[in-house]
Amino acid sequence: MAEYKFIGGGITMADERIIAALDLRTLAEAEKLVEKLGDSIVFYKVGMELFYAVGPEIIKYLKGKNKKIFLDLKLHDIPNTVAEGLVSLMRLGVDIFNVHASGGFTMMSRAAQRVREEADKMGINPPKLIAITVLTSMDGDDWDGLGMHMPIDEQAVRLALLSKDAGLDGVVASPHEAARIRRACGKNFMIVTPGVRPTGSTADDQSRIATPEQALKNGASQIVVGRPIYKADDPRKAAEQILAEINPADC
Ligand SMILES: O=C(O)c1cc(=O)[nH]c(=O)n1[C@@H]1O[C@H](COP(=O)(O)O)[C@@H](O)[C@H]1O
Repeated sequence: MAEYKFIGGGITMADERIIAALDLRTLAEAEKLVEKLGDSIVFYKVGMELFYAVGPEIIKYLKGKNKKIFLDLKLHDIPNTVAEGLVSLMRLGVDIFNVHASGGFTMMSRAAQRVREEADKMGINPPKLIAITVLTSMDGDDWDGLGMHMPIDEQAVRLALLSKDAGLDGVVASPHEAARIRRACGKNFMIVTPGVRPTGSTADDQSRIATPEQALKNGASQIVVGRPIYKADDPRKAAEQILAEINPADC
């Protein structure tokens, strides 16, 4: 999946395994960051903060720049509402979108079926539909507060298997659970892991974290990185350090 471009004697790498989160509030800030990151980042995640403020304009902008897009709105509602909501989002032309696995099997299978039907009608490949397992910010205390009896890692695997059975393409999970999910769900299942922190970065509000290299070794197909890139003094340098970390032989 890694793609390499040689520019002016130096090496710039674009690697679809890194998804940079655009957790910003305005189009201008997002554009500035995307410009700064240039061709070091090809995949962006647009979440609630930016999409609720800016709407489809951000998707149009990223598509115009030939970037890939993970639209992270984490739908969680009754089956019909989620399925039809996803159909509306498909019209934007995103590459990945998501629902909460805790919405249940019926919701997820209806959503997956509806997305495939609509993609057929539109004559496109369906966007990848993935499900949140257990949020990476949750620690043991948060978990106990929900009254859940299964350990977090077992619950994450259970939700991943449920998502797979419902016909989804993959899950969002913590790097801590990626290895078990990979073993349970097989090599073609997408495992997107946020909660990724390069060595030396602060955890912020994340709990179940790992370095980019460790997350990929654990079986993640893609990693999501937000603050360690967009809050860095030099975001491009931060992105390139992560690229170097995950492509050691090439640097
Ligand atoms: O769905 C997500 O992307 C997501 C799921 C999850 O369990 N944990 C999680 O952090 N995320 C998102 O991943 C990004 C992580 O951002 P940073 O903690 O700044 O790297 C944020 O945009 C979160 O909304």
